[in-house]
Amino acid sequence: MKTLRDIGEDALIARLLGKIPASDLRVGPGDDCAVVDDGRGPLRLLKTDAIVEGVHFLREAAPAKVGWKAVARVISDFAAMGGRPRHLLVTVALPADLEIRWAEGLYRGIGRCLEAWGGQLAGGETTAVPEGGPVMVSVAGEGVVDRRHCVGRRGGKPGDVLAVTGALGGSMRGRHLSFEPRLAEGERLARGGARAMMDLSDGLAKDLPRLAKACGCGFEVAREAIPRSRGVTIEAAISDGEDYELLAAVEPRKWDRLVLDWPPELAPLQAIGRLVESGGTLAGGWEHFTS
Ligand SMILES: Nc1ncnc2c1ncn2[C@@H]1O[C@H](COP(=O)(O)OP(=O)(O)OP(=O)(O)O)[C@@H](O)[C@H]1O
Ligand SMILES: Cc1ncc(C[n+]2csc(CCOP(=O)(O)O)c2C)c(N)n1
Ligand SMILES: [Mg+2]
Repeated sequence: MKTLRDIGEDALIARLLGKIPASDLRVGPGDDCAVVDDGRGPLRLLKTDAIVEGVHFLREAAPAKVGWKAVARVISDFAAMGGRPRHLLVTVALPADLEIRWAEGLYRGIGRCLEAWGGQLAGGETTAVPEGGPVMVSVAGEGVVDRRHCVGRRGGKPGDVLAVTGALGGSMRGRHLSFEPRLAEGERLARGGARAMMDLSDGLAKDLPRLAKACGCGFEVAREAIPRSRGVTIEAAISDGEDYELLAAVEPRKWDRLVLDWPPELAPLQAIGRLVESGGTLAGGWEHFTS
């Protein structure tokens, strides 16, 4: 009998969505956030994201860092649309033998992340997993984005400059628990010429082909131009995942001005290649069920 391991995460999601009537949302499944248009005012963004012990973190990790990560992942997806967070709902599924202090630490981290990046806790849900089972933290959020500057994954065109913020690779040395969502960078990119954007969670090797495919394009990458974390190989920078940096396709005539005006206090912006008509492969990256 075929299992999830045989098809992987993307094919599973496509099969599941095939069972559901298509939405008439401005942006439905397939982007970093869904986009709801109420007809006036800012657009509303919706996102949900879960982390699971043993998959995204270990119990030995500082619980406050786990809480930070759970919320920062959702905020990173708002950043990837050019938006910002507003309301969050947190669901925790915990085993009965978990130390109370661990759960409290988790919420300390959630609080710190909300304080740092904005957004309010609107509620949540607490449930159990069987004793010995993994901790799971799921965060659902609502955000907003200016309707003229909402950037999905689909708008890039051949010739667009592909650019990433920050440095890639080596996230397991600790950054996957303490990263800063690129909110200011996302807004700047959205206002400065990005036509397609996403956050990098599964590694450039998995995520860049997703962005290019959504745009109906191929891609070219200058591997040596990819900004790397200290001591990390090009292969690791492409493949490790959990960078939570932004990948954007920028309209070529807006690129020079964007770079010239890029505030020095933001994470650096680096061109790594271009969208092209077709083609392009990058090996590696993370895929649930097969990684
Ligand atoms: N079980 C599901 N049911 C409906 N839609 C789903 C499901 N899982 C994922 N999706 C949708 O598929 C798209 C890809 O999901 P995924 O979780 O990989 O988001 P992402 O933004 O690419 O990754 P990340 O959340 O790590 O940044 C999203 O638009 C998401 O809403
Ligand atoms: C214990 C442990 N093992 C492995 C990893 C690495 N890791 C887990 S999920 C993921 C991709 C993003 O996930 P998603 O697709 O759910 O956004 C990566 C790179 C980790 N952080 N902790
Ligand atoms: Mg994303």
